[in-house]
Amino acid sequence: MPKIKIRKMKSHEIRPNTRTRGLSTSKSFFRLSRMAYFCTQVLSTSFFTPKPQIPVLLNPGVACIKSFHQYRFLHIKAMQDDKVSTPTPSDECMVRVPHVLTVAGSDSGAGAGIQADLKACAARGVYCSTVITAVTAQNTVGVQGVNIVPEDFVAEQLRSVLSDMHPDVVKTGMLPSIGIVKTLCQSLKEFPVQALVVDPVMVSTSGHTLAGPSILDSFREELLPMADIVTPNLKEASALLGGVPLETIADMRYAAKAIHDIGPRNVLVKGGDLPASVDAVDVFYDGKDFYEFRSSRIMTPNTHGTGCTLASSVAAELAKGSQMLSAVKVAKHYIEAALSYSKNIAIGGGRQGPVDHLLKLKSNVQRRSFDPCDLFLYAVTDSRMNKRWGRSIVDAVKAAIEGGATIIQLREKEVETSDFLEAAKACLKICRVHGVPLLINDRIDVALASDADGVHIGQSDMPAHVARALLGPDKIIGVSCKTPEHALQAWIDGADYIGSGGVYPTNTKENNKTIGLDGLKTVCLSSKLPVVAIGGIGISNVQAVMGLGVPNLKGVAVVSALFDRECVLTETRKLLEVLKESTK
Ligand SMILES: Cc1ncc(COP(=O)(O)OP(=O)(O)O)c(N)n1
Ligand SMILES: Cc1ncsc1CCOP(=O)(O)O
Ligand SMILES: [Mg+2]
Repeated sequence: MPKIKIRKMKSHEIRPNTRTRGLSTSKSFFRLSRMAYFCTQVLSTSFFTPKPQIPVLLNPGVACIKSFHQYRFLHIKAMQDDKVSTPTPSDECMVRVPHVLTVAGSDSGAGAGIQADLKACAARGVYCSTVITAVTAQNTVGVQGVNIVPEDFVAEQLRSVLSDMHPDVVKTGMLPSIGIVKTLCQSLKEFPVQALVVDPVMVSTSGHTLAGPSILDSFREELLPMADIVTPNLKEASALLGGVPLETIADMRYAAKAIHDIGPRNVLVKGGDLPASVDAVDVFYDGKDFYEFRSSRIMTPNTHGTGCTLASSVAAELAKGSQMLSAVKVAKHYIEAALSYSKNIAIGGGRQGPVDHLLKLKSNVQRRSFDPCDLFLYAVTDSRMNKRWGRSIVDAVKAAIEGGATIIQLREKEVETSDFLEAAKACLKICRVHGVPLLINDRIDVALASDADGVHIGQSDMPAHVARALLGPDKIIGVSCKTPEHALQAWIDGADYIGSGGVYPTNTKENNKTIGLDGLKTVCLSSKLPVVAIGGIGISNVQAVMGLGVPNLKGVAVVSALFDRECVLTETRKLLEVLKESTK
């Protein structure tokens, strides 16, 4: 079988129609690049900054790489060689995958513990290695037995993984003895990692003690001060604080702050067991601000493993390079989706079944997650304008990307659904090749059918929380906001960014109230989400907009200044230059 070798290529090295070494036509290039893209979808690899390299196992003879963060293009070299050579660290076909090490107990029922961590990391597209601290015999009825792994053998497992495989993030679960806690802390000092996620497992959901009160002191004195985040449920938070009752959201805030004082950099107190609450509310505290994560309670008996799964997904997002708050947010979306998919599965005869980590959870996790910098030069198409200038949507999108647009939105108000879908699919191919996200305006159905990267919705479109439920945790959702109240709601609803405007009067959108620079500034200052400005923006005023200098304002969204012009490529390039100048 021929071996296909792919190397990272810098954007200046290639244009879409360029012939590539080893391939005779640009058609072959695209065929192979699509194949390579498919391979990269199969592999769970990171879009983030390449780190030290480890081997990736592939179908025989096929090696792929994906790193759209720094290198936007794939360059494929077909090699007429049917021997499969063992990849070495210097081999250019290697790619570093984000890696979580879980230090936890095995759950024979596989809903929680090591097994949950493995599945959650796999579902989130991250490699997971394991250090087993205890072997439990458990099922949906309860815990029938616990066998603690000797401390020195936990130490040996830790050394094996940490000294060789260099995980990005360590996540802890069941730590059943003081000696194991101490061993872990010692190992982390010897082999530091980027982040430590501590799920202070103490009692199983069936009520069995997994780490006794004697462990609490070593948690407080040694482990928590090293943690980047600790994720107790109400019982665990109460135990960490000497048994204080926690019954309200105000109590959870108090607990989050008090646990933060022990030393972890962030605290997520999970309120799933809060007696008085209809919604599931978790409280996050980063030492400065409190955030409440609220979601409607999913009525299912299949909740065994939610704690482990949430902590592992936070770890997975951190390993991919996310900031803490967005890691928690994405992990919450994931666990909600997993719980909702778990609703009706029947496994075991006990009262509590396992969370369904993977089954039916159809999400495109390999794609790079949303980066607010994507909003820098946001090109929004308009079919009337493109028609007027005699070009197709696809040609318009190609030109905008070539000119430097960092994200594309198809805003096609007058196109038939079937034509819209075809255009979306065609644009998506181009966007994927260039690592540029593609969003669909208004039409969640078209976004779903085309597998676009997300949607942009307005105040009179489908509510963002409904869009989030339909699209799942990985798609990008943008919401139009004219006021701080809109912006707050968008954040609560699970949006990723907001579009704010019209900043200046525009002919593109009828009856659209103009908010001016002052209105934009007010929204930006209040928003917890990144903001893109829209409405009447072009070369003449982009400096005034970006000159507001508010940190949340990440870029400008533009329709007519790019598409109501003869040459989209030239206009995009010109606007990009001015935009860059204005943010220097
Ligand atoms: C980036 C961005 N911001 C705002 C809008 C406007 O969306 P909406 O308010 O839904 O109005 P329509 O675009 O649907 O007319 C947008 N499209 N993009
Ligand atoms: C879609 C939209 N939402 C608020 S203003 C606007 C139109 C922006 O178009 P233009 O960039 O041509 O002013
Ligand atoms: Mg709309």
